Amino acid sequence: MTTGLHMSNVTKYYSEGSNKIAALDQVSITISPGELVAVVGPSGSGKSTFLSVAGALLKASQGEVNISGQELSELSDRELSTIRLNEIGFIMQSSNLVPYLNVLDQLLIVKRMSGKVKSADKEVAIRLLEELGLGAKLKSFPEALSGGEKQRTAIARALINDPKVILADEPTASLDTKRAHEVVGLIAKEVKSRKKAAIMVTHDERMLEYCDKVYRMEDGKLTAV
Ligand SMILES: Nc1ncnc2c1ncn2[C@@H]1O[C@H](COP(=O)(O)OP(=O)(O)OP(=O)(O)O)[C@@H](O)[C@H]1O
Repeated sequence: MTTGLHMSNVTKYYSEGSNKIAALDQVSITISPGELVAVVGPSGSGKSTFLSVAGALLKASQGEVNISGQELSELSDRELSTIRLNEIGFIMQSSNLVPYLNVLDQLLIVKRMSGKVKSADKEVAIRLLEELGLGAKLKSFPEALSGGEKQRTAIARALINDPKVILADEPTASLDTKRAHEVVGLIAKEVKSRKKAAIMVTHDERMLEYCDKVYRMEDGKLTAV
Protein backbone atom coordinates (compact mmCIF):
# COMPACT_ATOMS: atom_id res chain seq x y z
CA MET A 1 0.00 0.00 0.00
CA THR A 2 1.16 3.54 -0.70
CA THR A 3 1.99 5.46 2.45
CA GLY A 4 2.49 9.15 3.18
CA LEU A 5 1.22 12.07 1.16
CA HIS A 6 1.59 12.38 -2.60
CA MET A 7 0.58 15.17 -4.90
CA SER A 8 0.97 14.81 -8.60
CA ASN A 9 0.60 17.73 -11.04
CA VAL A 10 -1.88 19.52 -8.81
CA THR A 11 -3.32 22.76 -10.13
CA LYS A 12 -5.81 24.89 -8.24
CA TYR A 13 -7.67 27.70 -9.96
CA TYR A 14 -9.59 30.48 -8.25
CA SER A 15 -12.00 32.47 -10.39
CA GLU A 16 -12.12 36.21 -9.95
CA GLY A 17 -14.81 37.57 -12.25
CA SER A 18 -13.84 36.35 -15.68
CA ASN A 19 -10.21 35.81 -14.57
CA LYS A 20 -8.82 32.46 -13.54
CA ILE A 21 -5.85 32.55 -11.13
CA ALA A 22 -3.70 29.43 -10.84
CA ALA A 23 -2.86 29.58 -7.12
CA LEU A 24 -1.17 26.17 -7.53
CA ASP A 25 0.49 25.35 -10.82
CA GLN A 26 1.37 21.69 -11.52
CA VAL A 27 2.58 20.98 -7.98
CA SER A 28 4.12 17.55 -7.35
CA ILE A 29 5.56 16.37 -4.04
CA THR A 30 5.94 13.19 -2.02
CA ILE A 31 6.22 13.20 1.76
CA SER A 32 7.03 9.88 3.38
CA PRO A 33 6.06 8.78 6.90
CA GLY A 34 8.54 10.26 9.39
CA GLU A 35 9.46 13.13 7.08
CA LEU A 36 9.06 16.83 7.95
CA VAL A 37 9.07 19.11 4.93
CA ALA A 38 9.17 22.91 5.05
CA VAL A 39 7.48 25.17 2.52
CA VAL A 40 8.69 28.76 2.32
CA GLY A 41 7.73 31.51 -0.10
CA PRO A 42 6.46 35.07 -0.38
CA SER A 43 3.00 36.25 0.58
CA GLY A 44 0.39 35.29 -1.99
CA SER A 45 2.57 32.57 -3.56
CA GLY A 46 0.09 29.78 -2.82
CA LYS A 47 1.26 28.26 0.48
CA SER A 48 -2.12 28.35 2.23
CA THR A 49 -3.83 26.99 -0.86
CA PHE A 50 -1.25 24.18 -0.94
CA LEU A 51 -1.93 23.25 2.71
CA SER A 52 -5.70 23.43 2.17
CA VAL A 53 -5.51 21.08 -0.82
CA ALA A 54 -3.12 18.71 1.02
CA GLY A 55 -5.52 18.76 4.00
CA ALA A 56 -8.64 17.96 1.95
CA LEU A 57 -10.16 21.35 2.79
CA LEU A 58 -10.08 22.45 -0.86
CA LYS A 59 -10.42 20.29 -3.94
CA ALA A 60 -7.72 20.39 -6.59
CA SER A 61 -8.88 21.63 -10.01
CA GLN A 62 -6.55 19.16 -11.70
CA GLY A 63 -4.09 16.49 -10.63
CA GLU A 64 -3.99 13.90 -7.88
CA VAL A 65 -3.76 14.11 -4.11
CA ASN A 66 -3.23 10.82 -2.38
CA ILE A 67 -3.13 10.13 1.37
CA SER A 68 -2.04 6.63 2.38
CA GLY A 69 -3.24 5.19 -0.88
CA GLN A 70 -6.58 7.03 -0.94
CA GLU A 71 -7.11 9.27 -3.94
CA LEU A 72 -9.01 12.31 -2.63
CA SER A 73 -10.77 13.14 -5.90
CA GLU A 74 -12.54 9.77 -5.74
CA LEU A 75 -14.05 10.43 -2.31
CA SER A 76 -17.47 11.88 -1.39
CA ASP A 77 -17.74 14.99 0.82
CA ARG A 78 -18.63 12.73 3.72
CA GLU A 79 -15.58 10.54 3.16
CA LEU A 80 -13.43 13.66 2.90
CA SER A 81 -14.68 14.85 6.33
CA THR A 82 -13.77 11.47 7.78
CA ILE A 83 -10.29 11.74 6.26
CA ARG A 84 -9.89 15.25 7.71
CA LEU A 85 -10.89 14.05 11.15
CA ASN A 86 -8.95 10.79 11.26
CA GLU A 87 -6.03 11.07 8.87
CA ILE A 88 -4.96 14.71 9.10
CA GLY A 89 -3.80 16.76 12.08
CA PHE A 90 -3.79 20.53 11.65
CA ILE A 91 -1.60 22.93 13.65
CA MET A 92 -2.45 26.55 12.91
CA GLN A 93 -0.71 29.92 13.46
CA SER A 94 -2.58 30.74 16.61
CA SER A 95 -3.43 27.53 18.35
CA ASN A 96 -7.22 27.93 17.82
CA LEU A 97 -8.09 26.35 21.15
CA VAL A 98 -11.69 26.42 22.37
CA PRO A 99 -11.68 29.10 25.13
CA TYR A 100 -14.10 27.31 27.47
CA LEU A 101 -12.44 23.89 27.39
CA ASN A 102 -9.53 22.85 29.55
CA VAL A 103 -6.40 21.29 28.01
CA LEU A 104 -7.58 17.69 28.42
CA ASP A 105 -11.03 18.47 26.98
CA GLN A 106 -9.44 20.15 23.93
CA LEU A 107 -8.30 16.62 22.98
CA LEU A 108 -11.37 14.73 24.13
CA ILE A 109 -13.68 16.90 22.01
CA VAL A 110 -11.79 15.69 18.93
CA LYS A 111 -12.37 12.11 20.09
CA ARG A 112 -16.03 12.89 20.70
CA MET A 113 -16.39 14.13 17.13
CA SER A 114 -15.33 10.71 15.88
CA GLY A 115 -17.58 8.72 18.24
CA LYS A 116 -18.11 8.06 21.93
CA VAL A 117 -15.21 8.83 24.30
CA LYS A 118 -13.96 5.64 25.95
CA SER A 119 -12.04 5.64 29.21
CA ALA A 120 -9.00 4.36 27.29
CA ASP A 121 -9.18 7.53 25.14
CA LYS A 122 -8.86 9.65 28.24
CA GLU A 123 -5.77 7.71 29.30
CA VAL A 124 -4.25 8.10 25.82
CA ALA A 125 -4.93 11.85 25.90
CA ILE A 126 -3.39 12.24 29.36
CA ARG A 127 -0.31 10.25 28.32
CA LEU A 128 0.10 12.33 25.18
CA LEU A 129 -0.21 15.61 27.11
CA GLU A 130 2.29 14.38 29.70
CA GLU A 131 4.69 13.49 26.91
CA LEU A 132 4.38 16.99 25.52
CA GLY A 133 5.16 18.50 28.93
CA LEU A 134 1.60 19.46 29.81
CA GLY A 135 0.98 16.96 32.62
CA ALA A 136 0.56 19.79 35.14
CA LYS A 137 -1.81 21.72 32.87
CA LEU A 138 -4.55 19.19 32.15
CA LYS A 139 -7.23 21.24 33.90
CA SER A 140 -5.98 24.66 32.74
CA PHE A 141 -7.99 26.82 30.35
CA PRO A 142 -6.32 28.43 27.30
CA GLU A 143 -6.26 31.92 28.87
CA ALA A 144 -3.98 30.58 31.61
CA LEU A 145 -1.48 29.03 29.17
CA SER A 146 1.67 30.58 27.69
CA GLY A 147 1.97 30.80 23.89
CA GLY A 148 4.26 27.75 23.86
CA GLU A 149 1.87 25.74 26.04
CA LYS A 150 -1.03 26.64 23.75
CA GLN A 151 0.91 25.43 20.71
CA ARG A 152 1.92 22.25 22.53
CA THR A 153 -1.77 21.64 23.29
CA ALA A 154 -2.49 22.20 19.59
CA ILE A 155 0.24 19.66 18.70
CA ALA A 156 -1.32 17.13 21.09
CA ARG A 157 -4.74 17.81 19.57
CA ALA A 158 -3.34 17.26 16.08
CA LEU A 159 -1.91 13.89 17.20
CA ILE A 160 -4.79 12.53 19.28
CA ASN A 161 -6.52 10.65 16.44
CA ASP A 162 -3.18 9.22 15.30
CA PRO A 163 -3.43 10.77 11.80
CA LYS A 164 -1.09 9.86 8.94
CA VAL A 165 -0.47 13.47 7.98
CA ILE A 166 0.41 16.61 10.00
CA LEU A 167 -0.03 20.04 8.42
CA ALA A 168 1.37 23.06 10.26
CA ASP A 169 0.69 26.61 9.08
CA GLU A 170 3.21 29.09 10.57
CA PRO A 171 3.15 27.33 13.95
CA THR A 172 5.72 29.75 15.42
CA ALA A 173 4.04 33.00 14.29
CA SER A 174 3.03 34.02 17.81
CA LEU A 175 6.09 32.72 19.67
CA ASP A 176 9.42 34.19 20.78
CA THR A 177 12.63 32.55 19.48
CA LYS A 178 13.13 30.18 22.40
CA ARG A 179 9.54 28.93 22.35
CA ALA A 180 9.60 28.71 18.56
CA HIS A 181 12.61 26.35 18.74
CA GLU A 182 10.93 24.29 21.44
CA VAL A 183 7.68 23.97 19.51
CA VAL A 184 9.22 23.10 16.13
CA GLY A 185 11.75 20.78 17.82
CA LEU A 186 8.79 19.01 19.40
CA ILE A 187 6.88 18.78 16.11
CA ALA A 188 9.99 17.30 14.44
CA LYS A 189 10.47 14.78 17.26
CA GLU A 190 6.85 13.63 17.20
CA VAL A 191 6.81 13.42 13.39
CA LYS A 192 9.87 11.14 13.52
CA SER A 193 8.84 8.92 16.41
CA ARG A 194 5.21 8.57 15.29
CA LYS A 195 6.05 8.28 11.58
CA LYS A 196 3.82 11.09 10.33
CA ALA A 197 4.14 12.69 6.91
CA ALA A 198 4.39 16.38 7.81
CA ILE A 199 4.41 19.75 6.06
CA MET A 200 5.23 23.01 7.79
CA VAL A 201 4.68 26.36 6.11
CA THR A 202 7.01 28.90 7.69
CA HIS A 203 8.49 32.34 7.16
CA ASP A 204 11.06 31.62 9.82
CA GLU A 205 14.41 30.59 8.31
CA ARG A 206 15.67 29.51 11.75
CA MET A 207 13.14 26.66 11.77
CA LEU A 208 14.47 25.04 8.61
CA GLU A 209 17.18 23.16 10.52
CA TYR A 210 14.46 20.88 11.94
CA CYS A 211 13.18 19.92 8.48
CA ASP A 212 14.31 17.07 6.23
CA LYS A 213 13.62 18.98 3.03
CA VAL A 214 12.85 22.57 2.11
CA TYR A 215 10.61 23.59 -0.79
CA ARG A 216 9.93 27.05 -2.12
CA MET A 217 6.57 28.21 -3.44
CA GLU A 218 6.61 30.99 -5.99
CA ASP A 219 3.64 31.99 -8.15
CA GLY A 220 1.99 28.66 -7.40
CA LYS A 221 5.02 26.60 -8.45
CA LEU A 222 6.76 24.39 -5.90
CA THR A 223 10.48 23.64 -6.23
CA ALA A 224 12.95 21.86 -3.96
CA VAL A 225 15.55 24.22 -2.48
N1 LIG B 1 -10.66 32.31 -2.20
C1 LIG B 1 -9.88 32.91 -3.10
N2 LIG B 1 -10.41 33.45 -4.22
C2 LIG B 1 -9.63 34.03 -5.15
N3 LIG B 1 -8.28 34.12 -5.06
C3 LIG B 1 -7.70 33.60 -3.97
C4 LIG B 1 -8.46 32.97 -2.93
N4 LIG B 1 -7.60 32.57 -1.96
C5 LIG B 1 -6.37 32.92 -2.37
N5 LIG B 1 -6.42 33.54 -3.57
C6 LIG B 1 -5.26 34.01 -4.37
O1 LIG B 1 -4.43 32.90 -4.64
C7 LIG B 1 -3.05 33.24 -4.51
C8 LIG B 1 -2.37 32.37 -3.46
O2 LIG B 1 -2.91 32.68 -2.16
P1 LIG B 1 -2.48 31.93 -0.82
O3 LIG B 1 -3.34 32.43 0.28
O4 LIG B 1 -2.47 30.46 -1.06
O5 LIG B 1 -0.97 32.47 -0.63
P2 LIG B 1 0.03 32.36 0.63
O6 LIG B 1 1.35 32.01 0.05
O7 LIG B 1 -0.54 31.45 1.64
O8 LIG B 1 0.04 33.85 1.19
P3 LIG B 1 0.37 34.37 2.71
O9 LIG B 1 1.79 34.01 2.99
O10 LIG B 1 0.14 35.84 2.57
O11 LIG B 1 -0.63 33.70 3.62
C9 LIG B 1 -3.02 34.75 -4.20
O12 LIG B 1 -2.87 35.44 -5.42
C10 LIG B 1 -4.39 35.00 -3.59
O13 LIG B 1 -4.78 36.34 -3.82
